[in-house]
Amino acid sequence: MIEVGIVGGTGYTGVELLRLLCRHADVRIRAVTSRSDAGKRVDSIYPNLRGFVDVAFSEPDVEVLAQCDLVFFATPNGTAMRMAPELLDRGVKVIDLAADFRLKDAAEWAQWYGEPHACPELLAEAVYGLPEVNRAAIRKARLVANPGCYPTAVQLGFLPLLAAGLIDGAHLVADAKSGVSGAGRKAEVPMLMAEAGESFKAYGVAGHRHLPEIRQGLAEAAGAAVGLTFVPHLLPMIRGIHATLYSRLTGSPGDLQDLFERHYADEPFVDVLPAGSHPETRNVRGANRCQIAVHRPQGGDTVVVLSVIDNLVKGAAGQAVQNMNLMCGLEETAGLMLVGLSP
Ligand SMILES: NC(=O)C1=CN([C@@H]2O[C@H](COP(=O)(O)OP(=O)(O)OC[C@H]3O[C@@H](n4cnc5c(N)ncnc54)[C@H](OP(=O)(O)O)[C@@H]3O)[C@@H](O)[C@H]2O)C=CC1
Ligand SMILES: CC(=O)N[C@@H](CCC(=O)OP(=O)(O)O)C(=O)O
Repeated sequence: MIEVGIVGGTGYTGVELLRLLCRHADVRIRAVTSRSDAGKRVDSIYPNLRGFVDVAFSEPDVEVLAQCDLVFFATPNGTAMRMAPELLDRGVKVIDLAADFRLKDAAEWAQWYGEPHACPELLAEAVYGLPEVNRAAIRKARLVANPGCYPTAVQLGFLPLLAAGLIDGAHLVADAKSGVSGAGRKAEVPMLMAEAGESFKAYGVAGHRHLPEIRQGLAEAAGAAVGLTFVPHLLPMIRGIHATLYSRLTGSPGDLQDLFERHYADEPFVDVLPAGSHPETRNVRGANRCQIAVHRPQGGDTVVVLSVIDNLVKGAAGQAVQNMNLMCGLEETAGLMLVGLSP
């Protein structure tokens, strides 16, 4: 049995971790933290977990967390980097769902996250937890940086094309849309139903903090720096990300459908849809799955890739459980063979 702790168990990704882990045959949930709800039973805040999770929220105490085999941080950026070093020293594996360990360059991290990194010495060791790229390294890792939600959808869509050297990496465009749960559970006026409902807008056009993360991953796949325009949008729905990705072919590409199908043939959580498909966010709701379709409109030199995920599952908690399975020598798919909800 793997004993796990969750720091930030009242947030949306924290409760999604609880939903997945409480039915995982190899896991015991030992500690779940919340500073504001410490002392309350988890199922008193989330009644959907009644009969499945029998613990109370506690304060985030390193002494308690150090008794776990693995700790998930489902906390705001800048939290895990203050606790992870001590947990790692005490032999605990760490998966951070936030961005503290995603960027390799501490100066770039400080630029985008607005404070100096608290433990830059760990950035080289941290493994970027996108299993479709880094599976072997994740298996050996003690510190995994779980990717952001937009970066998961965007990278999985562009990777086959960049790895095959078929597109102009200097001019990539990612037009991405997220549901409001992407912003977390904290109260914020722009996320009120009366503000976000029946409306649709872009944000972060000048520069979103996922830009350097996506660029870093795509550059690794391309073997050279990439140029990316990334524009996120807020959709009036709760879960889901839809990324529409545009790139320019540099030569004769052959059969793109076949390329994508072969690239992801052995991936349990990436589903390349039949030619001509238009993936929908609702078909991956609740599932640890990315559905992808590749198009070449009018046979021209622009490739359009459509990529959808549930931001809370393949974009956060599900991917974190996938990483935990790999780090702990379990079957990668354990606890994750979830079918999306319909409708
Ligand atoms: N929502 C999403 O779709 C995705 C989110 N992420 C990332 O995952 C992380 C969590 O996101 P999300 O669940 O949406 O966030 P929420 O705002 O919903 O929840 C944050 C949680 O962290 C706890 N917390 C806040 N500050 C601290 C602190 N200083 N120390 C310890 N615990 C703290 C909160 O509880 P309390 O204050 O009571 O302690 C709460 O349980 C974020 O970094 C987010 O960017 C990544 C991918 C997707
Ligand atoms: C809709 C919405 O607000 N989405 C969030 C993405 C949150 C996220 O998952 O990003 P990190 O894990 O990198 O913090 C945003 O754009 O900030």
